[in-house]
Amino acid sequence: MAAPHPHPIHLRPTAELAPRVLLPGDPGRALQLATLLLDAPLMFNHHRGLWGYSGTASDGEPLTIQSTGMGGPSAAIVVSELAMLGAQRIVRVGTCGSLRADVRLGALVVATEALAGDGTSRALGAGARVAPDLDLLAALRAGAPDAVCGPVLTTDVFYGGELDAPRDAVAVEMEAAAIFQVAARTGLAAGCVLAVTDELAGGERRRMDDEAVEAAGEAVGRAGAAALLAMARSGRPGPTRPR
Ligand SMILES: O=P(O)(O)O[C@H]1O[C@H](CO)[C@@H](O)[C@H]1O
Ligand SMILES: O=c1cc[nH]c(=O)[nH]1
Repeated sequence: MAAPHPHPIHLRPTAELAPRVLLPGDPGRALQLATLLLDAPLMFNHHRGLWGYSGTASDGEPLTIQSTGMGGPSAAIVVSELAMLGAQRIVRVGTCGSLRADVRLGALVVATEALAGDGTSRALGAGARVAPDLDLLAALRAGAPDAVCGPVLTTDVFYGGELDAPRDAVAVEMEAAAIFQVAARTGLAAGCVLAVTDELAGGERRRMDDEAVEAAGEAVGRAGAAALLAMARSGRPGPTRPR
């Protein structure tokens, strides 16, 4: 029987990892945000097309931006390996579909919890709802006062299938529950802020054009970075979860 692998198998770091990490799903958004938010970005990972970048944020401290790919299985691998490599705080900066008629295209959504409609978080022991780190949640709320705050449904399916959304779900996406659950298991502090790129409440999908998706990606990336920078200023040591 082979011994446990001592190094991450899927992330192959080619630069230093910062203790704080932004996690877009889309590798293209990782590049976009690295260009916007980092001085002197270096490629952190390109293995498996999971582009990641490390550089210096506006507070002079390191920040890594690492894509998770789409869906819980890929996101869980990336977060597990970031934990092995020494990450401490992570914020998913993603896109989502709004489930509420009053939450329109371009709105930001801060996840107060992830509703575990996915297989990955459940396979890793999640119950119906998975909590983020409470200090990161507070920092995300403070940094994005216009954001809608509420539960976000994580699902495995983008096309087809019936969405079995609890009544309080604000939006749907595909990684938050797995990210929160892996973070809870590995001692990371995790948060999640999303931009609404699709309206689903009417039963039909209404999606932004690509230019608007890029602008939404910038907005959500800036909100996530602001929270991580605020946490660094606060000097808070570690993860805080509900008991
Ligand atoms: O834009 P990202 O962060 O990838 O997030 C959302 O977009 C993808 C589906 O289009 C899924 O990954 C979903 O969670
Ligand atoms: O409808 C959507 C939009 C973005 N991401 C999703 O998972 N679903």
